[in-house]
Amino acid sequence: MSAATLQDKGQTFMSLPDDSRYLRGGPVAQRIIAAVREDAAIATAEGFPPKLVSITVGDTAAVDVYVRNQRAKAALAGIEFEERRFPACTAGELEAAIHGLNADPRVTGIIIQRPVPAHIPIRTLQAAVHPLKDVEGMHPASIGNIVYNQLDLAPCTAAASVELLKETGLDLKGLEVVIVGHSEIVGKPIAFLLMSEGATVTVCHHMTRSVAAHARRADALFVAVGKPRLIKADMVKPGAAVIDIGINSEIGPDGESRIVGDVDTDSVKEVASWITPVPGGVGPLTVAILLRNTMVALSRQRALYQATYGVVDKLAVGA
Ligand SMILES: NC(=O)C1=CN([C@@H]2O[C@H](COP(=O)(O)OP(=O)(O)OC[C@H]3O[C@@H](n4cnc5c(N)ncnc54)[C@H](OP(=O)(O)O)[C@@H]3O)[C@@H](O)[C@H]2O)C=CC1
Ligand SMILES: Nc1nc(=O)c2c([nH]1)NC[C@@H]1CN(c3ccc(C(=O)N[C@@H](CCC(=O)O)C(=O)O)cc3)C=[N+]21
Repeated sequence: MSAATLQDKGQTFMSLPDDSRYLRGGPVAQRIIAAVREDAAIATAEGFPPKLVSITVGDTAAVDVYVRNQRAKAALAGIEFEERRFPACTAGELEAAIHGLNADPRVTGIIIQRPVPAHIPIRTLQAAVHPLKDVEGMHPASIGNIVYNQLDLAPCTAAASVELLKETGLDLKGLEVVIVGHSEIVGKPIAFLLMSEGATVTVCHHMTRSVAAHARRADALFVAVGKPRLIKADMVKPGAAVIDIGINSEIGPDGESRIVGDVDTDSVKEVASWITPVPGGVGPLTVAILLRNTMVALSRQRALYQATYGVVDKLAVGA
């Protein structure tokens, strides 16, 4: 299929019912999880069952949702999942726990849920995870790979967001992209992934003079800030693709707690050609990519195991 242009896709989609504007993560996630499930079954039969360990130190609504979905989707994919909670502990204790998991051959991947409490240096923890078990791509060595265009294991949310943009069929080469939010785990890696695809990227943050002025120029707008309804319709170019990464918990009109993104979806969907819903957009795909990354980590570990133990005849056994 040839890539659509913003204009022709935009006009076609603008005339369709609202629903067609939603870029849903579920179908893409299902495809990925089905493939992971096949790989995991083969690896398990060959004696290498994949296992993902989650470390939770802090406690936020977004982490709770993420961990709940990791557990559910890992079970679907045939990946063992273990959650370790450390409600009150020191950085040293956490590092020791991570070293233990690094050395445990039954553990394929380690994910440290963010945020962690202020007294714990998150970067030290991320650097303590062995790069071969770093399923989030947050170790300095892993995140460096995306600068070098080695993209097979990228930070999950960033990869999920870019994958959803690709679902639009837009040609990423030369596309004007604006990212609001520049965190290490979301905004910055999205910028690197999109630069690899040839997009022209602008990154906004809290010191940006006018987020609205930048956002209005964007063919594709990524938002990862953590503020409900930060992006309103008058900040979006007609026909744009809007990727809403925010996961915020708030009390709805019915008095129940609900999850909303960073974009005022109801008004923005009248202007945009594509918009990711929250829930149902980037979130489900993030979980699927975490599981896919776990299988990438497993195959790297198996390659190392094979290289180390595979060629017995070259060893001077008993000589
Ligand atoms: N769907 C998913 O899979 C995931 C969703 N999330 C969600 O995405 C959101 C962001 O997460 P994360 O990146 O970890 O958050 P951080 O708090 O680490 O980063 C937020 C970013 O937003 C910027 N920012 C703050 N206020 C403004 C503003 N008014 N205008 C422009 N930029 C601003 C900050 O800039 P500065 O640093 O300069 O202050 C910072 O770069 C959260 O809602 C989180 O729950 C996160 C990870 C995964
Ligand atoms: N090291 C680290 N990496 C992260 O990627 C990370 C993190 N820490 N801390 C918390 C945030 C938040 N996050 C979510 C991912 C998926 C859903 C998700 O599956 N959402 C679904 C389900 C919603 C529901 O079940 O209610 C949806 O949006 O449709 C939610 C939240 C990842 N984060």
